[in-house]
Amino acid sequence: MATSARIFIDGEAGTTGLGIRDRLQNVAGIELKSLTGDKRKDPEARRAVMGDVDLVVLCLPDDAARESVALADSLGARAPKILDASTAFRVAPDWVYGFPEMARGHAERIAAARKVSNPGCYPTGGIALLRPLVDAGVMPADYPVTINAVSGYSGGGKSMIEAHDKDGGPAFELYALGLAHKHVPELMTFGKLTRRPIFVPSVGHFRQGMLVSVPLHLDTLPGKPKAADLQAALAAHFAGAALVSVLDAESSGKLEPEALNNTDKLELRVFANDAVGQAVLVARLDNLGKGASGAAVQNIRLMLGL
Ligand SMILES: NC(=O)C1=CN([C@@H]2O[C@H](COP(=O)(O)OP(=O)(O)OC[C@H]3O[C@@H](n4cnc5c(N)ncnc54)[C@H](OP(=O)(O)O)[C@@H]3O)[C@@H](O)[C@H]2O)C=CC1
Ligand SMILES: CC(=O)N[C@@H](CCC(=O)OP(=O)(O)O)C(=O)O
Repeated sequence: MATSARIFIDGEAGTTGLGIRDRLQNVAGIELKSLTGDKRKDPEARRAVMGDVDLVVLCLPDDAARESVALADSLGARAPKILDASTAFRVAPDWVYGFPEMARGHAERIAAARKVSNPGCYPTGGIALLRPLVDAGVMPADYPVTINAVSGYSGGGKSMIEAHDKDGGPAFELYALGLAHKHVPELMTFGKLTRRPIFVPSVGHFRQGMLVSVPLHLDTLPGKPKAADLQAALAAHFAGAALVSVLDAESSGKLEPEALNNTDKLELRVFANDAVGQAVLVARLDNLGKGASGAAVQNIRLMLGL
């Protein structure tokens, strides 16, 4: 590898691409290659840049990401490493998926991979809440999980941002009520769930920030755990993680989605009423931070040994 690691962000002008570019300005040892104007979407120009970099980051719609991967693969021995922010390869068998704190040893798996799929924003919260409980045996893999979530409108990329900035957009809206959101496969695969969860996302008229929540009837879990048991399993899983915190639930019983905006942090809490045997697990993150560009930069650093 050259003195500076060379990176090309395909889709640099989009929401996630810009966020990655901004963050990489502060990382030493990187040289960014760019395409401008008409060349930005020209396959031959993109292939030529890919042949000249160590890593390509894809911040594109799924079809364009598939096209880019084919372009990179066609370079054979000169093919760069790839980090894909799209949904196209989230559960593909020859890709490593995820965020470094997802499982023990996962940072090393990301560092060693040629092709890494960055997680979706909602799955980052959902997997962080569920996988530690399944791994610890607190929640059976076939537990009937429901995941509710609300995102800021930047989660929908440039078109949704434009719609909200221009027309106001709906104040709040449930969506994916056909129960086939594109994030369900990765939530199942990497949340270690064998039963398909019910996933109910929503979007509010605020730019960025996200809450992902999972309601639980504690008496239906093996051994009827208390809230403290769930919190202990989460805390053990994320012990020592700089960007993931397991925190006590606010005594107000309230949580708003924007508090981590412009950070790459993820916060996890267990709200509960042990007297009635009920709990709600909640993840808070910036959909553009730990949910997208921040997670991508963590993975880029690992993949390039920076
Ligand atoms: N926004 C978010 O919170 C998250 C997004 N993601 C994923 O990241 C990816 C990018 O999303 P996001 O940044 O929000 O999307 P945007 O719509 O904001 O940006 C997409 C960019 O891709 C460019 N583009 C589209 N087609 C091509 C092509 N054929 N060749 C080159 N460039 C192309 C667009 O160009 P133009 O500027 O001309 O439109 C645009 O700049 C998506 O797959 C999304 O699902 C993942 C996690 C969170
Ligand atoms: C509010 C909104 O529309 N959010 C997007 C998810 C954003 C995200 O996580 O990106 P990926 O598509 O790359 O997974 C959605 O639900 O499709």
